[in-house]
Amino acid sequence: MTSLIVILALVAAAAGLLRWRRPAWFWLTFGVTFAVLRVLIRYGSVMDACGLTVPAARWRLGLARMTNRPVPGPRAPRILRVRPTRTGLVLRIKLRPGQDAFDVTASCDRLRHSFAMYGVTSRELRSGVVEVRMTGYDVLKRVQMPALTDTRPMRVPVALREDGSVHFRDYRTVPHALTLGATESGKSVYQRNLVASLASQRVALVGIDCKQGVELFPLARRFSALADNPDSAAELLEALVSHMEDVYQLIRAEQRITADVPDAGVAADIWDLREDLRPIPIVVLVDEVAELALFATKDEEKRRDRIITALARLAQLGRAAGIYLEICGQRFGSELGKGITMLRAQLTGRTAHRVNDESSANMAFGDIAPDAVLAAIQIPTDTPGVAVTGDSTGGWARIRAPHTSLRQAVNICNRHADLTPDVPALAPFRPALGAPAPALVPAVESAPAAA
Ligand SMILES: Nc1ncnc2c1ncn2[C@@H]1O[C@H](COP(=O)(O)OP(=O)(O)OP(=O)(O)O)[C@@H](O)[C@H]1O
Repeated sequence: MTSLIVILALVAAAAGLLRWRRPAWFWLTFGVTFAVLRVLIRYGSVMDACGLTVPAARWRLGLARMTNRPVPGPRAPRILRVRPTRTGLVLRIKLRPGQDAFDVTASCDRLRHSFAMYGVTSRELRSGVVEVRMTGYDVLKRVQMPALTDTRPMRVPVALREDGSVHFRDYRTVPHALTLGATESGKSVYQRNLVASLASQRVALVGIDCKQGVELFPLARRFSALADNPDSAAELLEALVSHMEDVYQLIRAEQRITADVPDAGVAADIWDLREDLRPIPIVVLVDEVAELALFATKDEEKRRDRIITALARLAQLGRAAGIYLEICGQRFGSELGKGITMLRAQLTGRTAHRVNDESSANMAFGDIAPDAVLAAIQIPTDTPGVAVTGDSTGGWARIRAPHTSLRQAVNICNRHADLTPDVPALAPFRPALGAPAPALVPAVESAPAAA
């Protein structure tokens, strides 16, 4: 009883000392400082316990023997830099001779327990230098993006990674991407975040929303072209292909290759053109892609072939013309017919939200990062928005986009409506803006009213 009273008194004294009602930033700074100190104080012993030390160099042992000093102990990787972050800290360490980056990666779980952190990940920065990222709590539970991110043209933040870093969608390095996920897994919210992040950039947004336009049409003010059914999607994609051919002609005309033009002056894509000549880059967002590939009649089959051919041509040739594909769906495999796997092979960026079976995860990662397949099927149903993302380098990470409601995305798109460019080739598909059409009341009484 006495000890309980003493503990309560101590807690009360500490609370009074620290004045319990401090702002959130105070507790955040306090927590991060505490975590940094804990890691630095325990660094040597933890690295030793995790098998990440090497014996002292022979010359040190010899010197100690000659000078009659204590024998030097094992040596842990040298800390090059400690950077506290909002979610934990980042250590940059220099490996000792005989160690490799895989040793650190293999010990991440042990380091996590020893340093009492929520998550520890590592990656090799260059030969002998490894970055160890530690997070103090589950950053994917309630995603809060940092206020300032390194946004650049055609590179936008879309989600947070589990190591606390920001996940960017960089169209210049990964031009086309595929996002898969079961129903209610968070694909639309991910795509909404993408639109909201791109809205403030100099880019034309083109949308094909096979859910009758419910996801993308509310964002119409920031879209240069929209299609809500497979017929208009086929025409829109063909218009994009002819726009792409025009852009190629422009690049060709600007190359002006003669014997005396230096190499640096030869344009190979729109980014090499002078700014006043450069066509606007276009991001094409396709929601529920499988709807475009399904058919029941001969005519629908012809339309499907036109759509898949146009998409495959855009995926193959679009990058240089500044046309980038962002394809979203529940499944995207060979069962959707010919041309699908060829198209999928062109989609470098892969993101899989929760999937119901291994074959769906394989459609995203089977051909690029087999480890990620297991991670994708382990995503629990109660965390919509959590996804596994990878690219053709074989690396992957768990991410979650911030929860952006449709209203928030609409507000952002409306705010940037003046940035919506006119692309003459896509003029027939420009969404008509005006008073909303009266909602159709469904015949079935129990059905919900149209959105
Ligand atoms: N990042 C997120 N954080 C929190 N909740 C999320 C997140 N992403 C999605 N959700 C929630 O999960 C639910 C389903 O999301 P969403 O509509 O994006 O799924 P979907 O995969 O597009 O589903 P469907 O294929 O049926 O349209 C929504 O209620 C949404 O609020």
